[in-house]
Amino acid sequence: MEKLLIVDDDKGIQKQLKWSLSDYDVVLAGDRETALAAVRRHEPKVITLDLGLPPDEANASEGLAALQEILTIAPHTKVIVITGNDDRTNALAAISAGAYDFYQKPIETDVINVIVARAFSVAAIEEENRKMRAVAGSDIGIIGNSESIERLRMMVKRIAPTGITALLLGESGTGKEVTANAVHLASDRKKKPFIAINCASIPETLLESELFGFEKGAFTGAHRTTKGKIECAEGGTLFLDEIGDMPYSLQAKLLRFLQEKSIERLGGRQEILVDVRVVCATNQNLEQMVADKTFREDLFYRVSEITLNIPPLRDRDEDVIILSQYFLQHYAIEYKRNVKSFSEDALSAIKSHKWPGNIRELQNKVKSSVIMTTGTQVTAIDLGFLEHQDKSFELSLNLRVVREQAESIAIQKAYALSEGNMSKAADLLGVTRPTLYSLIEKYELKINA
Ligand SMILES: Nc1ncnc2c1ncn2[C@@H]1O[C@H](COP(=O)(O)OP(=O)(O)OP(=O)(O)O)[C@@H](O)[C@H]1O
Repeated sequence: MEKLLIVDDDKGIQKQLKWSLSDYDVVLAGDRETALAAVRRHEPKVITLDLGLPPDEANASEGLAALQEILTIAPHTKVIVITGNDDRTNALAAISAGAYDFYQKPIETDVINVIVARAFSVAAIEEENRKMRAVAGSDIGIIGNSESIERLRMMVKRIAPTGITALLLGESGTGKEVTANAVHLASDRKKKPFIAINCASIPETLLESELFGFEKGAFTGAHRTTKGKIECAEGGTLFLDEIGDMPYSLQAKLLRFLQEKSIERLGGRQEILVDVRVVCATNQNLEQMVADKTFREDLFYRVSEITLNIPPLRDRDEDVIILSQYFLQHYAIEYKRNVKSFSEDALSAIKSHKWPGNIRELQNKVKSSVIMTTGTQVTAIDLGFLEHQDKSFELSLNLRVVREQAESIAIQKAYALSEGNMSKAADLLGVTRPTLYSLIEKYELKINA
């Protein structure tokens, strides 16, 4: 039941309103102070407020003061001001002070119910919109509302226009590339390319040509002159992921590029001027690598003009729900599924799960659940939180029951993992497609097969 605060000093009216608005969990207050305490304690989304409160029952000064204070501590609350039937002036003063609506006595049950219900639904829509705006995280794509992510977003926005070389530190899957891209999007380079290259995933021998490009005939197989990633990022941003894996032999060349803003293609003699902003990332201890002489000190200082730490997901619980909601919307659009939200049990399972630092586990779970669910809501089972299965599964000693339930879970899991592809799911389960269909029918699984 929704909490509704009724502020009125007249016990008779309190009673009448409470009775009329019996669909709500009503909290009563008779004066400004009690009303404010109730707002803090119960956080009602809707309040009815009589303007004639003690000690100024005959006028509206106390009611208007209460309105102002309520909106200061809870600005999104919908306050419906209740006035005497000839008190339009104060009603309008209350509206211009931020009240949502006004209602003139006498109380009519039908009418007040319509007004209050509409206030709750406007409050819910506005809340949803606020959440969506937070999910959109911003124009720069870093989702999250934890303090550390807010700080990261703020730093990204500050450094983006400066051209300073940032070093992003964080475990795998914590959002280093997302952050590098945010630096790009928040800069005036955003209309030019953002190019990411993972120094660890490209063999040492290829990395140089990949970055700097090559001239025709530079080596066997160099049939035509080819631009490297640096040139391709002209005007934009180059993200060098796993910079700690940059071979020592290439580090001097990279440093020259960073200092001189010019490059030479492999086999080339000509200096090519480039205008590229560089963002680097690593999860290695570069300072230790400098001490061990596996990373050049001059390069280290050049790439780490500013360092941004990206905290692992396990240290920012507040972001888990908002990221889940973001992924749900994202994959619902990508896979054209009419999935709108998480069920209550899904939300509590997400909240209580121990997430690792890497965001990908959360992302994959939400992705497969969006594909998996048959309704508009993702449930805990869709997310693969099997402990939310029917309790009889844990308790049953009947082997047939145990086997059937295990089979039905395995089918749902395979279906999720294969992203709804029945042939793949059948392969994973080691059965034929017709067998899979008959098992789905047998267990009455809600799968869009
Ligand atoms: N703050 C965030 N907002 C939205 N999506 C995020 C965020 N952080 C991470 N992700 C998502 O999580 C996944 C991993 O993020 P990303 O690739 O940026 O991490 P990474 O630290 O660069 O990983 P790796 O070290 O493995 O390269 C991506 O799919 C990304 O979209």
